[in-house]
Amino acid sequence: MLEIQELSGGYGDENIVQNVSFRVNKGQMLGILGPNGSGKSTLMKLISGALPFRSGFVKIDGKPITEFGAKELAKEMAVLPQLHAHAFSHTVRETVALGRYPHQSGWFSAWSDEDEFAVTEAMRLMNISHYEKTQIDQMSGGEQQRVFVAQALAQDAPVLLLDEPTNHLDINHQKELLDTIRKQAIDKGLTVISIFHDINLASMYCDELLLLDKGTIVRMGEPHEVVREQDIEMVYKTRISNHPHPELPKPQITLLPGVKRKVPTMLVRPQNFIVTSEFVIYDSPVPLKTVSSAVVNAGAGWFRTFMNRRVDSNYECDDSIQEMKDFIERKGFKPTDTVGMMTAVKTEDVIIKEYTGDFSSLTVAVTAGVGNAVDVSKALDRKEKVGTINTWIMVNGCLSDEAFIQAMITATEAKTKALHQERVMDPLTDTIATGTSTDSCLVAATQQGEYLPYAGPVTELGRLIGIGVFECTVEAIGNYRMAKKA
Ligand SMILES: Nc1ncnc2c1ncn2[C@@H]1O[C@H](COP(=O)(O)OP(=O)(O)OP(=O)(O)O)[C@@H](O)[C@H]1O
Repeated sequence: MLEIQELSGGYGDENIVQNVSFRVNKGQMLGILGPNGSGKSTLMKLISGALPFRSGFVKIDGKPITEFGAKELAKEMAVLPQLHAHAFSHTVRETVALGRYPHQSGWFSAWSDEDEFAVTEAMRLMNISHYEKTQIDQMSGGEQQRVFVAQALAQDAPVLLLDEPTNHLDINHQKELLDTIRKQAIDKGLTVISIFHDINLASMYCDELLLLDKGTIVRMGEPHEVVREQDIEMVYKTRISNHPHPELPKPQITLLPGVKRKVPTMLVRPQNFIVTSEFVIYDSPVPLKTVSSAVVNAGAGWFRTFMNRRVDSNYECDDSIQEMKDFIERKGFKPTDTVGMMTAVKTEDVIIKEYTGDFSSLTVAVTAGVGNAVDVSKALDRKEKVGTINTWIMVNGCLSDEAFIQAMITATEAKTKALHQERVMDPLTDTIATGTSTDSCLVAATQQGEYLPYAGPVTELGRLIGIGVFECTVEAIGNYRMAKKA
């Protein structure tokens, strides 16, 4: 275990690092974050003993580092510095072998099997074995970086201090290196402290993070406690947005540019929708922020083209997503920029209406096939049948994430009310249906104009979504029933 208590120190008379205290247990990885010049490297130098500290202490397993001899300390602590001085050109193997010096009594005189194994293993872990005879000054920056990490690993010390280990590395090598270090920390019980410039990588790989500013700790804790918009924005003096990692409970950040791209001011209007016997299309001049349960590009994203395509009621396809993407492409649109839905009802029966409020307006578009109506409160086994209500709500405004979710809820409630009024029955249960088994909903917003934080019925936006989806669904059901009769 590494324990740092009230550590202060710097260069000359100036204290760069002030009163820093923390501890890192075996098998744990601590990431140090902070802007340029915040004292990260200085803190590392104080911990490693490269720079004498003015006050406080650093202890490894309870023993102050000042009580270790230089070689003894190197057996306990391996350091990857930020800049690597290599006055003489060595081969990769020779460079990695330098990491073994604390374990030897005389230079290369007592080269043991253990030394040989450590060097070979470190080269294997860093995937540089095939370069072993290459001169280090003939390698790229990223390849050299892996050699120096291998040198630190070959040292076989229980404490590993890394100053920007992913410097110069491409994304795959960043991942490989940090996977390896993390695995080493767990398997060998290493204590790892690493400086990061990439907040997202630090959040992904570290158990705890320490945010440094002007030589003092601003915040320390698990990634969710440190990667917070307010603290990061204050310390780094830049706008960011915080969002969840898609697979891990580790917060990630996105930089928000200072210079906004010029986008033409635009409004979604019903007259810009194109309705043919094949599809309903809205092709926007600018990407709209979208949340949907579509067939193609479901989920959240920014998209320009919105397609509700008519398919035959016997439509069956093993890979309907790919088939739909091919269709979108055949029609001259980009599958990467299109949200695509399917319906078996006549697309000409779509109801598209505009609803205007003080904030601006929204457009609702609904196709409603209710041959497959379902009362969702009765959990019965069902065969999948064609019949779908596709609901689009396109808002001229700037929606919060919360508003997107509330818009979906409001729209669903309004759709269910429409089915209730129209007495659409679930044929299996003979009760009033709440929807169909394959309904899709889409909420898209221009993200221009008024900021609309909420979209529940207590807001004007929510009320317009409610009335709009209700009216359009009622009319779309009417159209569907007329078409069935005809
Ligand atoms: N050898 C030195 N002599 C005098 N001052 C130094 C020395 N090294 C660093 N400093 C100063 O100490 C402060 C902290 O530097 P340090 O290198 O610790 O920051 P850092 O957080 O690691 O920055 P970066 O992200 O740019 O690597 C800076 O103001 C720097 O100018």
